[in-house]
Amino acid sequence: MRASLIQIDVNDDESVESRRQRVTALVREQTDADLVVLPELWTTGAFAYERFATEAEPLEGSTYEAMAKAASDAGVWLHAGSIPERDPEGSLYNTALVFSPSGELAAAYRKIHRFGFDQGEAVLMGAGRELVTVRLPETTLGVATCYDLRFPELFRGLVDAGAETLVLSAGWPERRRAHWTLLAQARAVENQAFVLACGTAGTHAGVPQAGHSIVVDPWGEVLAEAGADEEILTVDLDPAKVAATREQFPALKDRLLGLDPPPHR
Ligand SMILES: O=C(O)CCC(=O)C(=O)O
Repeated sequence: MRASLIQIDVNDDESVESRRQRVTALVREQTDADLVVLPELWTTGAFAYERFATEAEPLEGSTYEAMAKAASDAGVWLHAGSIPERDPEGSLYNTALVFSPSGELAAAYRKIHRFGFDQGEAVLMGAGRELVTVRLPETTLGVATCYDLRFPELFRGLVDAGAETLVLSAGWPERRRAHWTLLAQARAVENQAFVLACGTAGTHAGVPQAGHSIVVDPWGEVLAEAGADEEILTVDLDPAKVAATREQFPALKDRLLGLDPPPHR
C-alpha cells in the first residue's frame, strides 16, 4: 500500500481559495498512491482563530467538493485533512473528511480533543464525540486530529474498533516538535499499528509549524520523515506487518481490563 502525506505550507499571505486550488492540483497528481493524507485545517491554518468563523463551511462546502473530485480524479483514498465545519445550527467543528476513490464521503470525524485550554479552538469549536474508523481494502484506518495525539485512550479505542493504521492530520507547532515525534512513535508501539501523521509547514497567525510529517511502523521504526518545508512524503507500507507484529509480540493480548480499584487505606 502506497501512502502520500502532503505537508502543505500554510502561510497567511496565500488566500484560502488559492491554497485550495493548489492543494487540489497536488492531490490530483498522486495517481500512484492508494492513500493520500492532508493536514489539519489547511485552508485557514490551525492557529488562525479569527478566520474560523469567517471561513467555516457547511460539511458539503467548497473544500468537500474540491476534495471529492480530486479523490476520484486521482483514484485514491483521500484523508482530506480537516475543515472548519459549520453545522446547520451554526456551531463550529474541526472536521476531518475521508473520501473513497470514487469521491464518496467515507467518513467525517469531528475532533474530540480541542486545543487551547480556555481559548482558541477550545472555545470556538464544539467537541466531537464519536470515534471514526474507515475500512480500506488493505487496512482499517483510525482517524484522529492533532491534539488528540496526546490522548492514548482515544487510540486504544480506535484499535478496539479494528484500526490498524492510525492517521493523524495536524497543524503542530515547531516549539513542541520533540513531543510530536515521540508521541507518534509511542502511539505506534503501544497500539502495534502504523501511524501516519501529516502536519503543515510555514508560519501562520505567528505560529511557526513543525513540519516533519512522519510515518511509523507497528514496531516503532520511523519509515519516513519530512523536513520543515512543503513536501510530499511517499512511503510503501506492508499492511500485513500489523498482524505479524501483534502475533510475534502479543502485548495487546496482555491488557488487564476491569482491574479492581486499589483498596482505601
Ligand atoms: O498538543 C500540541 O502541542 C499541539 C496541538 C495543536 O496544535 C492542535 O491541536 O491544534
